Amino acid sequence: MFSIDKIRADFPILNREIHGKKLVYLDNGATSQTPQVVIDAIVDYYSNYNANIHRGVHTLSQEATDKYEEARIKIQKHFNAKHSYEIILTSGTTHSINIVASGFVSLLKEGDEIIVSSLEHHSNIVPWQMLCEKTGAVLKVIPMDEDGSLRMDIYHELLNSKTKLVFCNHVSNALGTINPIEEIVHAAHKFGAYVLIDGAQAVPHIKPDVQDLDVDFYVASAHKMCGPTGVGLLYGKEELLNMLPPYQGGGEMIETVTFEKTTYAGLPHKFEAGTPNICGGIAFGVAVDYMNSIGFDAITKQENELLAYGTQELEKIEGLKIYGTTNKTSVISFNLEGIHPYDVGSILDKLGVAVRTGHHCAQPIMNFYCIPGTVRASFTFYNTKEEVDVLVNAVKKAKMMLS
Ligand SMILES: Cc1ncc(COP(=O)(O)O)c(CN[C@@H]2CONC2=O)c1O
Repeated sequence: MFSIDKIRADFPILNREIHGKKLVYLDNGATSQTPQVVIDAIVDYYSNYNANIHRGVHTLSQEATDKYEEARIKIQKHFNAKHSYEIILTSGTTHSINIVASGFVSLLKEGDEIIVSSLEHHSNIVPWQMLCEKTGAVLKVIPMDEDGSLRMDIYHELLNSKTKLVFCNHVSNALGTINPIEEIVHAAHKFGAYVLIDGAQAVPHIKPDVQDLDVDFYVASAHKMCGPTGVGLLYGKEELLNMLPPYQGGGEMIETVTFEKTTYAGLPHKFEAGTPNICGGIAFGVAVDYMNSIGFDAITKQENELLAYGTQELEKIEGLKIYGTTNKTSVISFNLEGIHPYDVGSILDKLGVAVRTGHHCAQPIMNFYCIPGTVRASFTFYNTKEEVDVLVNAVKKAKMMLS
């Protein structure tokens, strides 16, 4: 049974006051808050079994290794990967994307084509531009529409025999747009292209099934789904991860090292050089358990109610424009006519309301709308309608003060 009061009690930070006002945290798109059970897991690790993992001869190391690998299996099952070794634990989405991008440097040639969507976060644009610079591959872009959806008709036109890679986010961080991943993957596979999906903004809201999506790579960060910062995942189909060269050299990722030749470890360790974020990985597994204990159906219901109510109430404010009105998650990106988003965000902060303003590392979207940025309110399952009311009243106050 979904009890908002019980859920909010799980998050100590929600009791914070900001400038003497009760915190209304609506920047969940940037990072979600951390439930007590995840905080406790972090304290438990450093209090009771902190040790370096793999190959340890002593009990603490074995305990830490067991917990870390248990977390990997939890994450595997959550994303329905076929094998646990298809889950590479990284420092987050950006790191995961760069592992794949660097891996393709030796696999692409002059004239190959890469398709990227215009809704991407910079972390799913820049690594591919760097890849094109190194290989002579050509970047093609799927344009967007006024409602924040992708021009899928043009996507299908862009695909051809030279297309090798397609990159798209599952959900846009700036607008909340939910992209048609099945269609994107199916069409790309017809031309033999591999698809990487950036799930950073999807994982707080849905439970992606990587086998059902038939996606080749799927990346996300733990801090988007009630986990700690500094840890995330790269899912890859076994045969593709085996095809890619290691990303970093060092300990853990080797079988044998001689000055004549070094052989590399198999999956997942080939891509996990050095001491990983052991505690972060374990806490990521606890966050996965927590999100599943709430249940994604209940999460979706709560968030859709907040989205509908917030949209309804904000649209009543004259001069307020909402960007991205297509099928989306609980994100409302908006501006007040004639007022810079940064100024609105600053006033909201003074009133205890935490939102994000600016280009959201999605400058191509802002360029499409010819705006410097937006005010982004991103809701999640622990937010309430009362908090939406506080947001709306704060926006009205900001408009009055700044007009
Ligand atoms: C769609 C998307 N991809 C990649 C990233 C990068 O994730 P890491 O920083 O964990 O590597 C983000 C971060 N989201 C930004 C961060 O702040 N606000 C946002 O919308 C994102 O939203």
